[in-house]
Amino acid sequence: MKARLESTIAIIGFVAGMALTTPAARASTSYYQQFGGESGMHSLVNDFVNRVTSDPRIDFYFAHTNIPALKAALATQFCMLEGGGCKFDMSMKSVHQGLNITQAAFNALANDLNITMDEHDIPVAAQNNLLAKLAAMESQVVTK
Ligand code: HEM
Repeated sequence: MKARLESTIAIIGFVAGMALTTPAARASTSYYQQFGGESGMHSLVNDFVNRVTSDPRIDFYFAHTNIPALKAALATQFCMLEGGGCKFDMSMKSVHQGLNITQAAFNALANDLNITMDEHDIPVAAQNNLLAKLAAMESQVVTK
């Protein structure tokens, strides 16, 4: 009887362990952790915005932008999108209205993000998750 109880406990322990270590379980914990949490995300956004603002394909869009404020807003938005628990509800349509953003400019910015995420060794699933969420906002940002 004792042996049977012990083996039942061992099986439950094994199954629980499996559940916690499957890729799906780890992903659902939080993509934010895969971005390195708060410090990792700030570092990523810092390098991403630096890349964007020195990219001749799109740098002119940011000529009159308050860069530290943009970095702070993006870090909060990406934290919210990746399950880090931040609150962000700014309308992307109103923020980008009148900026005449083209499809090519949108693609260039996504490309800059891709390169920066690779440089930061962000796991591919987490990268794809963020890119998919940005792609879903395309129609609110691209107006030209
Ligand atoms: C899905 C893609 C994008 C997201 C999620 C996004 C997000 C943001 C955020 C959060 C802000 C800061 C708003 C604020 O604090 O006032 C911002 C501002 C800005 N974005 Fe984007 N953006 C995207 C695409 C683009 C693209 C493709 C361009 C141009 C190439 C662009 C150009 C700008 C500019 C110039 C500002 C500053 C506007 C100002 O100073 O009033 N954005 N964006």
